[in-house]
Order: sequence, then structure tokens, then C-alpha cells
Amino acid sequence: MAEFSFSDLETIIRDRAHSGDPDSWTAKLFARGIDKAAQKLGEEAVETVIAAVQGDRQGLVSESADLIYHWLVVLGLSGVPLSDVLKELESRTGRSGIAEKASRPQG
Ligand SMILES: N=c1c2ncn([C@@H]3O[C@H](COP(=O)(O)OP(=O)(O)OP(=O)(O)O)[C@@H](O)[C@H]3O)c2ncn1[C@@H]1O[C@H](COP(=O)(O)O)[C@@H](O)[C@H]1O
Repeated sequence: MAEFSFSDLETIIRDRAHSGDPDSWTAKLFARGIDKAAQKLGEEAVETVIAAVQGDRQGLVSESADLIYHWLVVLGLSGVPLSDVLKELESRTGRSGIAEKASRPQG
């Protein structure tokens, strides 16, 4: 099987978003807007955390998939392409997280 990527899922979400298909969860989320999609993203994040702390390996896989799907929906609804996030991640490579935090302007 060819490797499935976040980019493939972003394309599926973009195609389904305005499909008008009454059976499409993606179309439903896009119709309901950012508040509902962001709420679902938060719920999936919490469910992922619960699976992790409970040591529920299969649950962690499943909830992580739900989380990533809803995260991509929120990006799509916000007009932020996945490539912007990947560029940001790429710009951080080679720099430790602790050094990055220390370089932030003091608030
Ligand atoms: N990866 C996903 C995906 N992950 C989770 N979900 C849906 O997310 C929804 C939310 O799940 P929950 O159990 O939290 O829902 P719920 O608790 O009943 O929701 P509430 O009523 O409480 O709001 C479910 O309907 C899941 O099926 C997904 N729906 C779609 N995809 C991908 O998007 C594609 C297109 O899907 P449709 O747009 O539905 O055709 C699919 O083929 C998949 O590739």
C-alpha cells in the first residue's frame, strides 16, 4: 500500500468540505463553522490525552487519528494550508526546544 500522508487527508477534506453530501461529516463541520470544529478538536485532544495516560495503545492510535483529522479541518476552515505548518516545523529543525523558549521575548 502506498504511504498515506497528512497531505492526502488535507486534499480529501478540501474535496469533501463543500461537497454538499449529506453523509459527509467534513461537509457538516464546514457548514457549522469554526466554533463547532474547534470544539471537536478540543474534545479529540482530551480523548487522546486520556488514552495516553491510561496506557490504552489502540485508543491512542484511534484518538490520534480523530485528532489529526479534526486539526486539518480547523486549519482548512481557518484558511491555513498544511504546508504553512510544515514550513514552521522545518524552520525549527536543528534548534532545541529549550533554546527556542529562551530566545522568546520576555512578556
Ligand atoms: N478521518 C476522518 C475522520 N475521523 C473522525 N471522523 C468523524 O468524526 C466524527 C466525530 O466523532 P465523535 O465520535 O466524536 O462524534 P460524536 O461524539 O457523535 O459527535 P457529537 O454529536 O458529540 O458532536 C465521527 O462522525 C467520525 O466518523 C472522521 N470523518 C472523516 N474522516 C476522513 O474524511 C474522509 C471524508 O469523510 P466524510 O466527509 O464524512 O465523507 C473520510 O473518508 C476519512 O478519510
